[in-house]
Amino acid sequence: MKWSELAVRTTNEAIEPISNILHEAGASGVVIEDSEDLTKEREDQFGEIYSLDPEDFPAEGVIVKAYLPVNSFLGETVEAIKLAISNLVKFDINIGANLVTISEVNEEEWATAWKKYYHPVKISQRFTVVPTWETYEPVSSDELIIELDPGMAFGTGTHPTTVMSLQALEKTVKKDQRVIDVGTGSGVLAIGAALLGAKEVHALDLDEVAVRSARINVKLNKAQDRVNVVQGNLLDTIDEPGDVVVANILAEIIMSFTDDAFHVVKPGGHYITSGIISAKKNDVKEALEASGFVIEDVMMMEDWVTIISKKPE
Ligand SMILES: C[S@@+](CC[C@H](N)C(=O)[O-])C[C@H]1O[C@@H](n2cnc3c(N)ncnc32)[C@H](O)[C@@H]1O
Repeated sequence: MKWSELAVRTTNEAIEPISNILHEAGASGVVIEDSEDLTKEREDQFGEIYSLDPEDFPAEGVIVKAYLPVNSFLGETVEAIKLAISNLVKFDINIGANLVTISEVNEEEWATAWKKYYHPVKISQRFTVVPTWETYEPVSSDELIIELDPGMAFGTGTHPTTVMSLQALEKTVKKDQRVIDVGTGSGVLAIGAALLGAKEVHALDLDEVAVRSARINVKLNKAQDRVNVVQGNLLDTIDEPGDVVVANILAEIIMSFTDDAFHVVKPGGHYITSGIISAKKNDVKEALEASGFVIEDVMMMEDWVTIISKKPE
């Protein structure tokens, strides 16, 4: 996975609200560089004076840095962050220069550092996502554990769009069903469906890096007898219908193939769509209904929406 460093030049009083905004946007760790730290006198417990490198600090004010995964949502996430920071002035918070810069972080540097931030996370009633390098003991007997090495593919399991997709799978997938996962990324949803009892899961992705990563994760979770990962565009490679189809892709892409999805979902089956920024909620609902789906549930988390719809019997 690639990471992007987002740096906001601001003031001391804005550190806390900006850190909150960055955390809520899914940042894995926030770093604060304060110019005053250079001039403060400080001693550690052994009486030595700390020496700080001026290169690491802004000439004036504060820089708040956060690390965000580079994925198809990055552009929207950054825009939402910028807007939320600008809105702080409405609460009389001085945001100073408010200069926002973005740079890609050297992958090797970050490769080991980001593992520090990625730990087992309880995602829903039953699912806990555990990174491969952690040992984890289930807390209850019906807990379902998805082991993941996200590598370079989208899907550490913790993005709101993934969390809601897993919750929606939990509500819809029944034992022995056939599930289709469009845009599988790390394979997290396909593995989740298999753990819920699906007997056949077809995981599809256009990106060969995602396909490789999903295959590794499927094996890691010993689900290779039930999950088949294929490289392909949307539903082009599917010729048999599924009881549940899940697609966590951007709203524009979802709206482009609602008719194909309707064709592929069995009568009485479910279609879970995620990756929808809240401003596009009604457009996606209308597109689903126009293709014949009936909306059953609309889930919301932060600025994201997941829709569960049903194909009538
Ligand atoms: C937001 S990620 C979702 C990953 C994972 N399913 C999850 O929920 O965390 C979207 C995935 O869709 C894939 N994708 C984008 N366009 C696609 C297309 N036309 N056909 C198949 N996959 C596509 C991307 O490569 C990416 O892995």
